[in-house]
Amino acid sequence: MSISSQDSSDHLVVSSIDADDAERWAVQVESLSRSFRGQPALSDVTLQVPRGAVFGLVGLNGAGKTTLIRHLVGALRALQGRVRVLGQDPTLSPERLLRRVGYMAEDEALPTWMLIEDLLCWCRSVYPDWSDDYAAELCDLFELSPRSRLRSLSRGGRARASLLAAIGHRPALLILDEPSSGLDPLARADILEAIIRTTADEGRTVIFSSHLLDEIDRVCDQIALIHQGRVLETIDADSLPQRYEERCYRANLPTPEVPPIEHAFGARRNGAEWSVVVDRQRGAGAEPDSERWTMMSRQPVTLQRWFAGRVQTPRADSLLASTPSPVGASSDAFSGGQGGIDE
Ligand SMILES: Nc1ncnc2c1ncn2[C@@H]1O[C@H](COP(=O)(O)OP(=O)(O)OP(=O)(O)O)[C@@H](O)[C@H]1O
Repeated sequence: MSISSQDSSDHLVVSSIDADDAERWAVQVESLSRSFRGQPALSDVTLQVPRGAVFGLVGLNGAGKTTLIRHLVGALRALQGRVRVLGQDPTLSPERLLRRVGYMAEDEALPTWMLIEDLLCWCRSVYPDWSDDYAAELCDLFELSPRSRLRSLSRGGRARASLLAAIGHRPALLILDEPSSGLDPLARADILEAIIRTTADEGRTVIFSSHLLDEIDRVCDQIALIHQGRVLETIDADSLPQRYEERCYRANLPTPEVPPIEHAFGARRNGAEWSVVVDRQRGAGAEPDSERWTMMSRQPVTLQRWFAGRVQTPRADSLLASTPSPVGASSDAFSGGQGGIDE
């Protein structure tokens, strides 16, 4: 990636970043690190989001997703590393950038004393490309009345208003930080996913952070898994089942050991049976000793299983190995603290 540093006196939108790169990538993050009070929240994060993609960010609570997003919208300055959004450093001339970006924050930041019509008026004044017709359409779709006061709306109603404010100017880049948290399942399926797909179909880019892996699975082209401030992996959603498979083995002899397979992770035990996720590219021929292990099944991995395996601590496998459970007992090695993850 060729992000080069920008002259501090240069406040132009076009930075010294390679013009082709800026055409190709909506977002480029290079070696971004961030700590709060000495505690790392992001460590050496590098990723690129292609223009026109729906890009999912997944990770456990506290993984660093919101901290990354706050760098993208210029709320945090990159102290270590570099960030470019639509070819621009988001902290230089942020008002110009934010006209082209729609952002729905995780925590509702709407001025609740406003009526919906006040909010629309405010958006119109901020976004030169704000479309009253489109906003009226969205109000109908979201069942929002212009005379409703934001304070009087349900949490889901405020989430819809927040989404309305984020998309009414048809931004080149839409960033949604856990937009589903206030929306009921129907609103998620009927409204949110439709908006995400429409945005991408129009060649615009969506970055979407969610704990709802089924939703990520349905809408995202690419997925980055962030864990403890690091990007563990970025993968095309379509290639996940080709790249990884879940294999189940039965232990033929009493053993506390995880099946020894290279390039496998995320071991889970259920009595004498073990399930592991295997990287098919790197561990294609890897099989454990057939005297000791019988393969019971192999199948393409699901997003949920890949995620759970990836965030499982290596310690979990060794803990399992040192505490054999009796036949028939179940022991799930997923000890990553899965708060909020649908599985
Ligand atoms: N302003 C801040 N001051 C201190 N610590 C912070 C601040 N912002 C984030 N952190 C810490 O940074 C880490 C990453 O938090 P972040 O909110 O980015 O995670 P997340 O992946 O968005 O989590 P969640 O899924 O729970 O929203 C956490 O340990 C959090 O406590």
